[in-house]
Amino acid sequence: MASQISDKKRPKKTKKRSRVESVEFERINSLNWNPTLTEKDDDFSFLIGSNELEGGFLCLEEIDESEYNLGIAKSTGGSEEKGKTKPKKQKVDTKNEELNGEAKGESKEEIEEVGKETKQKKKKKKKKKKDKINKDAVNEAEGNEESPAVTDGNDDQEQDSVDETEYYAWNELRLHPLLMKSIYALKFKEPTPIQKACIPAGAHQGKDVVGAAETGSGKTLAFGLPILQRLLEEREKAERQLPENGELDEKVASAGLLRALIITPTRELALQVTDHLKEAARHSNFRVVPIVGGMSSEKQERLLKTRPEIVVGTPGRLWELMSGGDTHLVELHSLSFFVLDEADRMIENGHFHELQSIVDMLPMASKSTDDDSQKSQNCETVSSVQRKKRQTFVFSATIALSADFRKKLKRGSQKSKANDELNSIETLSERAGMRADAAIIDLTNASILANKLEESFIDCREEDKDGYLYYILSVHGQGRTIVFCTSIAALRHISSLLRILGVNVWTLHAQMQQRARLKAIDRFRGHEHGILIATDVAARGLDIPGVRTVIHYQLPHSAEVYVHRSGRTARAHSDGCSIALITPNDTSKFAALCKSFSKDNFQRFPLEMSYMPEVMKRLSLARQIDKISRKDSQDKAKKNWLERSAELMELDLEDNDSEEERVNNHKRKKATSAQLTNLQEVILIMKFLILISKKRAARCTKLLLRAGSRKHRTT
Ligand SMILES: Nc1ncnc2c1ncn2[C@@H]1O[C@H](COP(=O)(O)OP(=O)(O)OP(=O)(O)O)[C@@H](O)[C@H]1O
Repeated sequence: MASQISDKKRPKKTKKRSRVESVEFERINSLNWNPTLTEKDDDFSFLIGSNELEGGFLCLEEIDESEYNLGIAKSTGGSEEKGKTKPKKQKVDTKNEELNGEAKGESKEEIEEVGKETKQKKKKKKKKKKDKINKDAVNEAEGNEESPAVTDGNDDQEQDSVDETEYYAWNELRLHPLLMKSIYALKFKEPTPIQKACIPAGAHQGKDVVGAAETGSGKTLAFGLPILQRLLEEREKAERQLPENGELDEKVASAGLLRALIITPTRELALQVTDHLKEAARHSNFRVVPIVGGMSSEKQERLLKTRPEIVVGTPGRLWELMSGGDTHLVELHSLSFFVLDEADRMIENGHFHELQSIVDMLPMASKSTDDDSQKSQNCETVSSVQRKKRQTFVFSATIALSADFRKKLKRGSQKSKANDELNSIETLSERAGMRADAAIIDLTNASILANKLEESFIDCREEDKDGYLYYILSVHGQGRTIVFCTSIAALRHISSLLRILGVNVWTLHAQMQQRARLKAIDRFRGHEHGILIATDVAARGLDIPGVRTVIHYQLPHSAEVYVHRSGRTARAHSDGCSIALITPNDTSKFAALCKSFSKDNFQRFPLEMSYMPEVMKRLSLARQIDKISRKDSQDKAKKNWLERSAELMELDLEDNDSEEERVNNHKRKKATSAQLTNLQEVILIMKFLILISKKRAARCTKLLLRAGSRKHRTT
């Protein structure tokens, strides 16, 4: 569908061929991994930085939970006039456009600095698409109550003109003008195919939806927009039905019942979905709150006291608060939308039981009588619209529903199979009250991986892997890059080597504290050329714009994880490249991978081999430094352990070393430290001498992309 739409926008065939070629050339050139630096630029300067983010060592206070805090919504009555269906030019608010996580974690000064730049650019009327951080972002970073989680819709001072006709592809979806206002601000010119398919079913037909589409295809708004659309319609309907004395209007607007519960498998994803929905809801006054583990329960309870309409959470913390009797979360009679995002992941270890308990708390259609709902004091002001049947949305990139279940949903059979005959997603969907006429929208058959993803591999020996990784990061590593490992040990190994080599990397793995994980993501998101070394904790759902390269340092254990990892790049309408490092040990795994996608179009990643000797030399030095540092820290750890154990047992440690031994030890230490300094100096000098010409290396990348675009043209 997307291709049909974009076809309309393509230049007419009558245009000269040279124009088409230059567009293609521009596309290739616009990719971040093409060199924009001149040769006199320092190849590595942007990569040098601190190692402050090594997992788990980050100060707890560094993550500001107020980033996710919310002010209580100001009631505007939501009575903004509906727009006319005919497109016309009008001014809309873009002040808050593209507000994303980039501002988080930055200092106020940094944010204000960027804010100034943005204003200057606006003055010059450059319509470049780039990340903007603005005044609201400052508020959010400071945790002000006026944070843009909800706005009063009066922020019209700074306006850019928006040509509505550019957004004509949204017309048929008949979204509320307040939602369209957010879409203009986000500059989403057209709905993605999954949005196009899900919005009519979810928003206008009130159906349950099972949605599956490739990674990065816009699934969050595919369920988010229907929820917001229906909430807005309900609110307007309720307002029309109420007497016009003003008081009741306010009650309806601030009735504060839980209307939508969205469950995601990971904390990061919950926060990301929250941000995304906040952006879509920014003109509608609905409150969206994340409830996730790893943050203070008390703070989250306080957030729930603001009675948000939409809660996005992970099963563990949600269940903890629900079973603890949190009043907002247990008043589920008012729930109109229940969403399972990344449903397949949900059923993996550790989530299923809590999720099942939550699902079992949902009132079933037969139980949710008026009597039940009247038990709640909060229901007094709620119109009957809020007791309508709940809609269930189940979304995933790789959903696998049995043919039987699909048939059953299609047939509308009320007869349920024994639960143990159903696979778990089906069990959950059924238990959650998925209705028989659910719309099944499965766009995964055509391609599970993004269309614009170029998949490539490098054949290498195990011992050369680090060298190739370093080569890719330093020569081709423009734009953001994520390097995936299957083990934390490998992650630590390569992050340590790369840091010695002056490459600034952030790490993300399951053993890190939640705050450190979020901080790493924020920092990575905030750096145009950031490098994140991650385990599969980051494989799913992580949505960071501008990730141009995904490197599989170690192949994942399943094709599904490969799909999710690679899906971190080529998101929405962007290009991206995935590179798998394949050693002889990986060949059978790799063959299976190729087979499962019936893909023989994995391309060999083009390398400029003449640079490898230099790369390997530096790597060998880095390995020596790493070895010495490790030995040093192991010795220190051993000594500390001995001292601690002696202290515990109240023993005195005897210093048996003779004077001569002590002197020798001291000399050894001094020599080691001098050796380390020397090696580090050599590595620094080599950094400036290394003759890696980005231009030549980039030619290789161009070849890969050209081959890729030829492939797209022929398919
Ligand atoms: N209509 C649109 N046009 C352009 N970009 C969009 C559109 N809808 C969503 N996006 C952007 O696309 C990116 C991916 O969206 P989203 O995270 O919802 O994908 P997803 O399908 O849930 O991915 P995953 O399966 O990996 O979680 C986001 O950055 C989002 O802002």
